[in-house]
Amino acid sequence: MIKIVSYKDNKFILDEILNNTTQFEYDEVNKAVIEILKNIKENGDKAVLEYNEKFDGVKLNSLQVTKQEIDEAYFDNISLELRNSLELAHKKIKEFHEKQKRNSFIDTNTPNKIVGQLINPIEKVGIYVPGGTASYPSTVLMNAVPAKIAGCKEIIMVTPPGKNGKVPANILAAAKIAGIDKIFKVGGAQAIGALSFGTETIPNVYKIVGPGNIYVAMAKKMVYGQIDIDMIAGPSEVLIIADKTANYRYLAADLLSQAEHDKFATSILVTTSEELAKKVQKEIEIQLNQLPRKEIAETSINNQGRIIIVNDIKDACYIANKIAPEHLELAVKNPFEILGYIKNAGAIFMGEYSPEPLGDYMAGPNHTLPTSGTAKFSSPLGVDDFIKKSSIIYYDKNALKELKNDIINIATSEGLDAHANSIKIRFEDK
Ligand SMILES: NC(=O)c1ccc[n+]([C@@H]2O[C@H](COP(=O)([O-])OP(=O)(O)OC[C@H]3O[C@@H](n4cnc5c(N)ncnc54)[C@H](O)[C@@H]3O)[C@@H](O)[C@H]2O)c1
Ligand SMILES: N[C@H](CO)Cc1c[nH]c[nH+]1
Ligand SMILES: [Zn+2]
Repeated sequence: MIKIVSYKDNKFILDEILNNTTQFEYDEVNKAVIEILKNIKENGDKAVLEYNEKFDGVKLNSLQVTKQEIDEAYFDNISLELRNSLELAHKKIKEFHEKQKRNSFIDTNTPNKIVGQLINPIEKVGIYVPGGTASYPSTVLMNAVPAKIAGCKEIIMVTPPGKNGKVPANILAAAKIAGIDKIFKVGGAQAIGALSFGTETIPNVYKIVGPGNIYVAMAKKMVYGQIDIDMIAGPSEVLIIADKTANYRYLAADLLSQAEHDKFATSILVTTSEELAKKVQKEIEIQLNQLPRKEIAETSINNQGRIIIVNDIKDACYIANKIAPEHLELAVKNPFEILGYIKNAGAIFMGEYSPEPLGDYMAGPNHTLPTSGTAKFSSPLGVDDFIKKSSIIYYDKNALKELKNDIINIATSEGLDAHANSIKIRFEDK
C-alpha cells in the first residue's frame, strides 16, 4: 500500500526520496556493463549474437530488420486503428518539434567583418528503443522525429530482438512512419556498445539517444566522451500536486500510469488535503487489482510511492522543485496560478484533463525527459539534441588592424608569444 506521510511531522521525507537510489546493485551492474562493452568492442557481431541469446533468449542469424519485415508490420500486422493513431501522433509530434528548428545566422552589421553561427545536423545518430518489459512505438516517434527535423543523414535504431526474434510490429510500423529503415535487433548495454564502437553489421554513430533500463543507462554513461549522449533517462517518475478539488480516482490512475512502467518507477502525490490522501490510497489498491502489470506497479508503489501531506501549495511547489520530477501534474483549482512557482520539472501537466499519458503519446512535446532530479539542469529531448553549432569568423585587414594591439596585449600577458606573433606578422613590412 502507498505510504502517507506528513511533511510537517517528517521533514526528512524529502531526503529519503532524494536519496532513494539504493535499489540498484550499482557495483554489480557496473561490472557487468564494463564486461559487455569490452566484449562488443573486441568481438563485434559475434558478441552481440551471444548476448541476444543470453539476455533475450533468442538465437538470430541476422541482426538487421529487413525492409519487407518493416512493410509487413505497417501494412499487415497492425490494425488500421492503431496505424491511424500512430500517424496522428507522428503529425502532432512533428508539428511541435518543427517549432524548435534553429537557423544559422551571420551578423553583417559592419562592412569589414562578419561573425556568425552555422547550424549543422549531427550526421550519424543512434536511437535506443526499449523493449524489455513493454514495447514503445511512441518512443520510436519521440526519438526519431526531432532527428529527422534536424536533418540527421543516418539514423540507426536499435531495440531488443523481441520474442522469437521478431521486433514487435507496432515498433516497426512506427519506425516506418518516422522514416527509419536501418533497424538492428539488439538491446541493453550491448546495443550501446555496438553503436559506439560499430560492429561488422551495425554502424557506429556520433550520438546515442533514448531511454532504457539500468544496463542501458550505465552503458550510455560509460561511452559518453567517446560519443555524445542525450541524457540518462532512468525509470519513469510522476509527482502530482493536488488540492482538495482534485478527483481522487484520476489521481490514483495517474500515479499508477507511471508505476506500471518499471518496479523502480516513482509515483508521488503531494496534497493539502488529508481526506483526499486517504481516498487516493484506497483507490490505488482497487485500481491496482485491475492491471495486467499489477506486479510491477505494486512493487513500484510500495517501495517508491508516497503521499505527502503539506500545509499549503507553496510547500508542495518547494517539494516538487527539490525532487525535480520527470512529470509534474498540477491537479489544483487554477494550475496557471501556481505555474510561476515551478522551476524544476521535465514536463508540466496543467489541470484535470491534461493527464500524463496525454504527453506520453499525443500532445506533441517529447516524452523523453530528464529523470532522477536532472530536470534541475537538463531539458526534454528535442531538435537541439540532434544539431551542433560552428562559429564563423571573417575579418578583413582593416578590421583586424583595429583590434591588433588589444589581441597582442592579452596574448603577451598569457605568455603566448606565438599567438601575438600570428597577429603581428600580418602587419610587418617584408
Ligand atoms: N523516459 C522515457 O521516455 C521512457 C520511455 C519508455 C520507457 N522508459 C523506461 O525505459 C525502461 C525500459 O526498460 P526495459 O527493461 O523494459 O527495456 P530495455 O530495452 O531498456 O532493456 C532490455 C534489455 O536489457 C538487457 N538486460 C536484461 N537483463 C539483463 C541482465 N541481467 N544483464 C545484462 N543485460 C540485461 C537485455 O539485453 C534486454 O534486451 C523502463 O525503466 C521504462 O520506464 C522510459
Ligand atoms: N512515460 C514514459 C516516460 O517516462 C514514456 C512512455 C512511453 N509509453 C508510455 N509512456
Ligand atoms: Zn508512460
